[in-house]
Amino acid sequence: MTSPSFLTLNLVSGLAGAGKSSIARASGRTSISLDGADRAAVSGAIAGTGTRSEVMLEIHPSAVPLEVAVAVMAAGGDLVLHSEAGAIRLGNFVSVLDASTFWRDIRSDKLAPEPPQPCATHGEHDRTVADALVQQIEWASVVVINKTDLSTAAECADLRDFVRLLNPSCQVIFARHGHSSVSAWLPPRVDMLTWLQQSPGWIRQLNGEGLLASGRTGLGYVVYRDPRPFHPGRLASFLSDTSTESGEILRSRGLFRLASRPHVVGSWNSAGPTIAFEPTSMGSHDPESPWGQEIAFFGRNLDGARLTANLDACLLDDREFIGGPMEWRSLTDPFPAWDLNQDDD
Ligand SMILES: Nc1nc2c(ncn2[C@@H]2O[C@H](COP(=O)(O)OP(=O)(O)OP(=O)(O)O)[C@@H](O)[C@H]2O)c(=O)[nH]1
Repeated sequence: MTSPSFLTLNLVSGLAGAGKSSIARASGRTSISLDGADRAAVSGAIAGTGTRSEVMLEIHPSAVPLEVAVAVMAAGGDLVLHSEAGAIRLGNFVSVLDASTFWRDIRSDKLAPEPPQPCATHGEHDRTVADALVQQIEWASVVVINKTDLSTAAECADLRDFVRLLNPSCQVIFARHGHSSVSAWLPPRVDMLTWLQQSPGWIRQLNGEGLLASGRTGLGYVVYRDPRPFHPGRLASFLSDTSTESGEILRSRGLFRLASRPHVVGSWNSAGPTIAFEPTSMGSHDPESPWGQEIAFFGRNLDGARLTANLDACLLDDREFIGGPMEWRSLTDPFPAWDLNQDDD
């Protein structure tokens, strides 16, 4: 009996010029660029891998690593037909960060580069550079902080601490021109997809894991919970206030409810200066669905008491709350309408 052979695909993400190719070269791995995130793009990219047992798939800066991984698994059947490897397996999810530009990029509201070809998983292109960066960190098993020669040791350590805040489970490696001074990547996990889905710091904070944050450079987190819904007008004023009295929020993620849309559980998602609200598919009365707010904030010099007080002021007060959902619906709501029938299209 012959032992099964595998083609291991490491998914590599990073903004343009972060050092993805340098890392492939330094580690002696073949690198293939993946222009889309759909099954056809994945099958096409892998068709030429020949007898190699491991390659690095460079995903587009605007693609979400986890979505690409799902496409890779879906394309797995086709790939077995095209490649000489016996089966496809996911390797590490590697995110490459440019230490010299990271803090500028995470604070940017610029759009990430347009994907070169439209495909289902990209949808309408509205991903910002900051959003791309946080997704790349949160869905990584290995984060390589590259171009350390262009930053001070303190800046590199600060970036490492921020990465650990957003993704406490990943392996963090420092590199120059893709060459790491420390260890090699840890071997990929067998249950990589399941494991990654529990990795992001915001999921772990909301699950109550209470992870310790580094206080050295002021990086930290605040978890906000309250069973009451937000008043839409007061929440909009809070979001438009650019003062940093309660610290600098660099990332926030969670679930929330607007009083004017009482039966929809909303997704709260901010990266750098940009925030996006979307409806979730969670049922209003599901035991898993929060009644009000469950949001994890990550940033620098966060003043938990002040941030909590500011958010409390956005909730319905006692008099408004007693009015009930019929009255709440008539509150002026400045946020864009949600398409609640997306899945029915
Ligand atoms: N100073 C410095 N330059 C680096 C380092 N790593 C890569 N570079 C340079 O940065 C540029 C981009 O590096 P690549 O490895 O091609 O980056 P990439 O992410 O593959 O770039 P794209 O494929 O264009 O997205 C090249 O000119 C590299 O020589 C590093 O650690 N330090």
